[in-house]
Amino acid sequence: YQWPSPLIDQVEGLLYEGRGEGDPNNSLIDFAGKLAQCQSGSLGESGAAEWIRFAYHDMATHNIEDGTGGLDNSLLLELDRAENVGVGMKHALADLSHFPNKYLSFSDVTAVGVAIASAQCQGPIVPIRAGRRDAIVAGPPGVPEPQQTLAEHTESFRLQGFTPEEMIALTACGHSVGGVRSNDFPAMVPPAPGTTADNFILFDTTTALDNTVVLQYLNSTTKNALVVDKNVTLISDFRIFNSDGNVTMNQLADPETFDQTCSRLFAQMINTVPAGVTLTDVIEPILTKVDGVQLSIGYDTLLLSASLRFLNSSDQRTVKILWNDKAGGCASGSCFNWSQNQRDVTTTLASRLGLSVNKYDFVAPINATTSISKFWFEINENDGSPVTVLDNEGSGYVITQDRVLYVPHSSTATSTVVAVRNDVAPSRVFMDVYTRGRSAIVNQTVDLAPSTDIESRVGYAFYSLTQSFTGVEFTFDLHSIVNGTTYTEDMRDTYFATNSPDF
Ligand code: HEM
Repeated sequence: YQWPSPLIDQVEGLLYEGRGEGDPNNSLIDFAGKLAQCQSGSLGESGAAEWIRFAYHDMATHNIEDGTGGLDNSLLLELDRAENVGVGMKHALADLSHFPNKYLSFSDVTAVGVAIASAQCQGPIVPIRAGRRDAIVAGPPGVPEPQQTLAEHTESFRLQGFTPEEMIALTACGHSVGGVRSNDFPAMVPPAPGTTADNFILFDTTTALDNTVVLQYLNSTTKNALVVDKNVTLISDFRIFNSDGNVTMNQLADPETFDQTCSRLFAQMINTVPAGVTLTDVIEPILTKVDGVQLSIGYDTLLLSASLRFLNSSDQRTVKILWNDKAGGCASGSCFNWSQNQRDVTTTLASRLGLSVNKYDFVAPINATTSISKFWFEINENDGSPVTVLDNEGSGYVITQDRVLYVPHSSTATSTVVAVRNDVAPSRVFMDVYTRGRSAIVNQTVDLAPSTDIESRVGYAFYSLTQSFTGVEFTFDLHSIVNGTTYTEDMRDTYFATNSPDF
């Protein structure tokens, strides 16, 4: 692992790092924070259940015989099918769609969502791999529906890659959270008494992703509509759960077996991908990770923002950032700075792994003339142990160019400001934008024009754009063409935009 590794960095970040950090304005982009309460709605709706069902319906059309389908985001193109009915699908889509970007596919976000959902609901830890690719056309139908026969379900799960016992267990794991809605299945769940409002029958009496659904099925106290509904055509859980004479359900009555089985089968579910897609190794928490790197412009210097993240916290640790100028030394005589603050960004998943994830933030002034070529860190635990150098195995974190820079503190969600070195005028300054809509990812290229209201300073002229893209935030690659050479800032994120000119 080297800094930076965009795909791994991002998936790892969604798993182990919160992004809300207590700021309500960030709640839309705080992935784990969206499921802060496992069960949240007034009817007992569970965002976690919605995310898990969403993932299952996406993968359930996999066909092991020809290698098509799997967790590939084709669900986005199949939501109008009866087999994918449900307001929960729309909720999950709205939740998840803020997170894909140039490196992170929608289907990777969906996969991580299963791990977060399980962790937030006291369920098992689900290992995550990355590298899924999003389908651009719908696949054939085939998600199991309640009115189908046991034979049809067994064949459907076989095509998905599951044995008859795994069909029982995975269905029990999925149906340990959430329930059945009257709006979606009016034949099974009547509207709330005296109204036409949505009604909800939960699969079991606990919010947790635990084996209560199994125990209540075995001791006949279950209210699971897919077990006890009067219309026996629709009681598919009943047919599935007892299809092996309750052998599997009895095994799942042991909480540890339930957890281990659900962890394994959830992982198999999200790692079922179309033939030809290769997933990464399991993404483990990264010991020390650099994040939020942004070279930008201050009043009379460049400013380097970055944070260094640890998996354990310490009251006495001090962290220093050091850099080389463009010539490879330190001509200005001062090329280091201390961290400004430390913040706790631990997710539930991370804390369940015993981690205390925290970030040290830096905003270091950099001489604009001598600039910067790379940076690294020194860590002093102040406990008598030697100072450690974190330098990416010698190469440091390389800053590849300073010709075109995003200026987040002058930018907002609706306007982007960038700075361009003004020793040579660029022939073009433009962005390749990647916006996240609810149903589609939009790529477009837009040009920026010289700013009429920000004066040049420290050797940079300013360019700006008032944008009309939708979405809470978007990402973009920023380019300038100077004397025929293109300089690029890779994947900037409007998450950085603070609109705080008095930084
Ligand atoms: C034969 C197999 C299955 C059938 C017929 C089936 C059917 C259903 C039905 C009818 C609902 C109610 C949905 C609604 O009211 O919107 C539901 C909910 C749910 N299903 Fe399944 N299911 C099956 C297997 C699975 C599997 C394998 C998983 C995941 C591992 C899963 C996960 C869920 C979850 C989490 C919910 C709750 C959703 C919510 O509360 O919003 N299901 N299922």
